[in-house]
Amino acid sequence: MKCFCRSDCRLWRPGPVRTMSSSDGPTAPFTALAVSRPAESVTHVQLHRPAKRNAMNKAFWSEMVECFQQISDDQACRVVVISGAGTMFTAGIDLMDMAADIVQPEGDDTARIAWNLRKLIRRYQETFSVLEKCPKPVVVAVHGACIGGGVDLITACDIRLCTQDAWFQVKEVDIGLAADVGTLQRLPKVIGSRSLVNELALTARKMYADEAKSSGLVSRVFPDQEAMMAGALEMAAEIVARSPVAVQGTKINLIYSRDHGVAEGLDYMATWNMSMLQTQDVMKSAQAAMEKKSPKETLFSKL
Ligand SMILES: CCC/C=C/C=C/C(=O)SCCNC(=O)CCNC(=O)[C@H](O)C(C)(C)COP(=O)(O)OP(=O)(O)OC[C@H]1O[C@@H](n2cnc3c(N)ncnc32)[C@H](O)[C@@H]1OP(=O)(O)O
Repeated sequence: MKCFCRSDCRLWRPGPVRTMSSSDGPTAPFTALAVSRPAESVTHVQLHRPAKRNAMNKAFWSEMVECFQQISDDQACRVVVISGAGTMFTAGIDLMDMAADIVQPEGDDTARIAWNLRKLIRRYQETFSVLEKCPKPVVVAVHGACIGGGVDLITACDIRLCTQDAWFQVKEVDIGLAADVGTLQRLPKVIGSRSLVNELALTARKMYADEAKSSGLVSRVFPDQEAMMAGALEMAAEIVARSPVAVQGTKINLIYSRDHGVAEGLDYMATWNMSMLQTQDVMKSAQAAMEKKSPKETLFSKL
């Protein structure tokens, strides 16, 4: 199977799910995810149930949280790439594995059932909120279908790429649900047109790659998966080359500004940088720029 980046890399290739040593990133024995380190400081998290079209089963919902909590604390990781194994990105929630939780929630009476259901939904929401809480940028690479929970997932990522054959579907209304794990909150902040968001969420119509690009859901469309993964890793290398203090501060402040007014955002930024401007990375980066060196030639301490 082809490698999507440098010849000396250790990129994941389709095969059995691997667990990694601590220097390679998250270590849990994941069953729904495959985690690898394809290049220095890059963690690749792959949705890995190809025979089930990467449908999001119970294991998936908790493994994502565990995986991204580990990545957040992993100084050897500066950027994450997410992709899907097999013929598509994901078929969304696993309708077989998850049905009991949603359709027959536990509890002795209405209040207790409702209470338990609320806790459950909050827990499922965390599965994608961890992507935003992770200070390392998350690039998601979508090929084929991205259905239901897949849209919840990608809207919590920082950069979205797709292949020409990709399509996106806010499918929840088709299965009698109002999407409840992020799409309705984040998609309107990703796509400029409120009307388009409403149309997609209310009709569950498929949106194909060209419209995803023109509407701003993705920033780049690649001819195929191989080109997309090479592009994702190139982009990851650009991010890795920059100061982690600058990169992580940028992600955190971009998300803060999305959720707050300009004045509050500026205030938060000033408070942020009153510490972070004191980093040695500013002097190192400025010196490299003066010497017309590429950021790739500058070494930054781990963060
Ligand atoms: C509180 C939590 C909130 C979260 C909410 C999230 C909601 C959602 O995600 S709504 C969307 C739910 N998903 C769907 O409705 C998609 C259903 N699947 C399909 O339409 C097709 O399978 C698909 C177009 C994705 C792929 O078609 P293809 O012909 O390529 O494959 P199939 O032969 O249909 O499927 C292959 C095997 O995968 C299993 N599978 C596919 N999707 C799911 C799924 N969502 N859940 C469980 N299993 C799925 C399918 O049963 C086949 O398995 P097997 O028969 O054992 O080979």
